[in-house]
Amino acid sequence: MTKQHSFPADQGLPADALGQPVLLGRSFGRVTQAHAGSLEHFAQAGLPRTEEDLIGAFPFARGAPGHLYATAPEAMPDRRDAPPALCAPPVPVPEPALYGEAVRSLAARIRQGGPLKKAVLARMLEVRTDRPLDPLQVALRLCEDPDITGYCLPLPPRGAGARWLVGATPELLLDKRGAAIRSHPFAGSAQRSEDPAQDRAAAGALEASAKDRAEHRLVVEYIHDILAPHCRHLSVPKGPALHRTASLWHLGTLIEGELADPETPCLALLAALHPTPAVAGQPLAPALDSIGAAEPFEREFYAGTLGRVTAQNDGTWYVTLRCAIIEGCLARLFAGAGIVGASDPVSEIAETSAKFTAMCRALGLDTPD
Ligand SMILES: C=C(O[C@@H]1C=C(C(=O)O)C=C[C@H]1O)C(=O)O
Repeated sequence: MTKQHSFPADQGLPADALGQPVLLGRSFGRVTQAHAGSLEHFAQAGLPRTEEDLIGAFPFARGAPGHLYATAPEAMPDRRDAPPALCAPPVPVPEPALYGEAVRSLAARIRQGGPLKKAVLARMLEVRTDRPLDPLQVALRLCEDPDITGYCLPLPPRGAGARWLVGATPELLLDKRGAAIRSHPFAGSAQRSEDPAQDRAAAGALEASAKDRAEHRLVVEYIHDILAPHCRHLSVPKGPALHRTASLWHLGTLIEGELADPETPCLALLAALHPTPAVAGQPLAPALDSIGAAEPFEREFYAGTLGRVTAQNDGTWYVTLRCAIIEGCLARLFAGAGIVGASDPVSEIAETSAKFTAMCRALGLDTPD
């Protein structure tokens, strides 16, 4: 399936990005300048000249254009509105049964042997409301979970109206401060429960799951192998640890290192890392082919990377997860799951439903599906 890029690489963002709100973690501001280009472009050509930090987002597709924004800081708005009502039941794309079929055939193909070890298959949920959604309000509701980084950024429009990337990511792709670097990949997930005993049992089962640990290990090895040639030291703990968000348990591994050259640009490391097998697969080329063949939509900024880069090309970048692209009365939610030979379609449908939970709650929906 060929995917169209959302706007040409040489096209600046429309003037209407200027003045728009940008939220990343605890910092809030308004766009004063907007720059468009791919991650590779900014990694090779360098950053736009600026004294300020730039906040940006790049799509899942390597080479597709994303953007960097300079912002003027402002106090975070403290207004909280109730979300608008739904005007129709959410529409899953594809239907969960079809997604399950794609999981079943991919897992069977991986079991047959061959180069592909893992591919992350995503699905989408279209939510329509009776009045326009306020993306910032959705992001502020997501930020109530202390274990995520919330975000809200303007996107280039596709039609008449403004578009927004809104979400709550738990996953650090790269933090660089001088020579010190960190990456904290997550892979392996379980839904949390309100019942404390069931919640502990879900965490314990995830921690003990050979399938999830193997899936996780592929991501850690990939990141290690990409970062190691740049590093004087790189430390990887022996096994993953449990991490929680309000709705999910994850396996995570904190990878820490010291760069041989502290001047290595953060965006160059990021361009080398993205996309990791946490969102694409292993090896990358056949994983991307499987994703392109199985997913009946364009990921755009979902499973891309977003974050902040300083004028010295240090920065903190996350994996663009648990997100929605909001346009007027429509929110398109994205969630994926890593598929390996041992994956079970019913569990992967449940895992992707669980990954919709945070955004569904922020949109005022009770249940993900
Ligand atoms: C692909 C997503 O999440 C990624 C996949 C995970 C998994 O397979 O367990 C866990 C965290 C993320 O790295 C998503 O949330 O959409």
